[in-house]
Amino acid sequence: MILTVTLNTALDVTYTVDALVPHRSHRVGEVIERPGGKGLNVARVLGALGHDTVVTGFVGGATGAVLRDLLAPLPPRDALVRVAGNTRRTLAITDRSTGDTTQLNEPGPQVGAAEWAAFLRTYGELVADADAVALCGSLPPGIHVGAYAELIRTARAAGVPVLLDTSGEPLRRGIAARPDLVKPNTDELARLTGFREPLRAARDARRRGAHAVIASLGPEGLLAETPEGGWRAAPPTPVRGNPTGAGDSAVAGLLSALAEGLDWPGRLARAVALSTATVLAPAAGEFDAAAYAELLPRVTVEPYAAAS
Ligand SMILES: O=P(O)(O)OC[C@@]1(O)O[C@H](CO)[C@@H](O)[C@@H]1O
Repeated sequence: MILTVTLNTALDVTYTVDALVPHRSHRVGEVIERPGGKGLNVARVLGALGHDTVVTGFVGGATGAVLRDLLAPLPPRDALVRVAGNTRRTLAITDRSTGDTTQLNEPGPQVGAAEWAAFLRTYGELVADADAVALCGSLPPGIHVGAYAELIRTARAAGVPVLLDTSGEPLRRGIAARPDLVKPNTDELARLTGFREPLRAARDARRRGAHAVIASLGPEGLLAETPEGGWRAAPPTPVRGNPTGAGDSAVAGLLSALAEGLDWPGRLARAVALSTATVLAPAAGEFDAAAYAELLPRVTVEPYAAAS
């Protein structure tokens, strides 16, 4: 079983408008609502790939009830922990004229000490049965900034591989707890390390404690810096579309391929094909299955000299 953790779950709302113009009123063409937050997107893609997946994190209030209803018919199993506050919404606005997407993320509900303690109990039980754990997304208000570091230590003590996908101070603290894998984008890596050049930044992130670093290069694919070697993986051509959730699909690709025993080039090829096929789908947590099958054999994975 693969466990994904989304401490700040969200009801993801996607609007499509003809053209997004600040200070103007807009008629929304299409409205899509999905159970979201990064770990839920990862789990939905893992479920679509046929992997047994459990989601945990916090859910609450009227928005949380809608999220749970939308999640119920999908493959991931729901082990979300209840909070008194209302689950947040996130809004992705896709502009048809440019193809660009603008993202607005609410902060999320306040989480109290008793709710955090209840979550830690659930997490401890789930980790004991997990083959891998993914810790994903921002922290809701009230959760301490070292929360991911704490969850990484629990997974490591249980001997379960753990992937961290977050940003800012939770990433900095999390990396110091020595996760097996981190998947920052180039901006997050630059904020963490001070280096804009992705290879230099990825090597620095490894020195800070991450066992392996998979840097997302946006439409250009992924850069991997691991103890087994370094690779660049790229789609045959960059695609345009809604990139929301593309990174989550890359995480699902890496974890599913790890669980199936694929080597690094196989993991990276799957991650790039899935994230590219997600850009072609209208909402996060979904991918264009035909595009994925067509892209997978055409992803290029090139090694480069590993750091000494
Ligand atoms: O605020 P966070 O937790 O960093 O990101 C939340 C979020 O924008 O990320 C996903 C796309 O990766 C969306 O489904 C989701 O709502």
